[in-house]
Amino acid sequence: MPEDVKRKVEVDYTHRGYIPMAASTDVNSDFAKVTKPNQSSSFMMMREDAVASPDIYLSGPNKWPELVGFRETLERYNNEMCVLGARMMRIALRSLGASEATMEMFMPATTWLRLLHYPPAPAQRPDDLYGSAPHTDFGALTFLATDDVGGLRVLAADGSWIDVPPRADAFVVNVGDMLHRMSGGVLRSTPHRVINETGRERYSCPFFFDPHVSACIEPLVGEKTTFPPLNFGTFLRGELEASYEAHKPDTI
Ligand SMILES: O=C(O)CCC(=O)C(=O)O
Ligand SMILES: [Fe+2]
Repeated sequence: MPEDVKRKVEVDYTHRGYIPMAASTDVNSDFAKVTKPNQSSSFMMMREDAVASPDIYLSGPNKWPELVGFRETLERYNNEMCVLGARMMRIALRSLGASEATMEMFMPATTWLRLLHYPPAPAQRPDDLYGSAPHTDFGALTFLATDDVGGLRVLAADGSWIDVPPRADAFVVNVGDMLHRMSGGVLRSTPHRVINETGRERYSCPFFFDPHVSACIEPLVGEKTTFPPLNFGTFLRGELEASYEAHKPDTI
């Protein structure tokens, strides 16, 4: 699809639509000094709300490109992933000894379905030029489907980056920062990054299942002092404003 057609549905403060190449820089990364923007372009679908309500951060309708069957296909995949996300979240919460009522934090959930394209990295790649710079996911659970190109690595406890070989029959499941906090640090939010050094185009499709923006995030059981209560919406706003031009207060 030509760039100018994609730009008709370019991402705005509701974070839905086309995210052009190099539109985000992970300046908040705790794992690397990141100055260069992520070398990817993508399409973002979030929860479908009738309107963008000023009282609910990141609410709004999705933005659809003029492409026959695109919306229907994504909506079908998204519906299935919302069901899977809720099931896995319930299991995670149960494993932490949290009450059933904790699930209310995810009603409705903040969901993000992203279709990502990473072009091949240049042959002379600067050390700090990433497809996706070292980061942790900021929500609760991520379900990542990728093609067979590879390039995803996770940070091991000893500081080395371990390759995550692609598998056609499985999702890579990541714990995000909010589930890390809710679990009191028992479930770790794993740092990861993408460098596409294969010379091939790489495609991936993460689905993020996160709390509602109004949720207060704190350890669900045990000692709470290490992770003071945090409002998910406020946290998200800080992250997105820091990383995306479309979220800077003077752009909105
Ligand atoms: O493309 C990938 O394999 C990872 C993407 C990712 O980490 C993210 O979107 O948060
Ligand atoms: Fe990620």
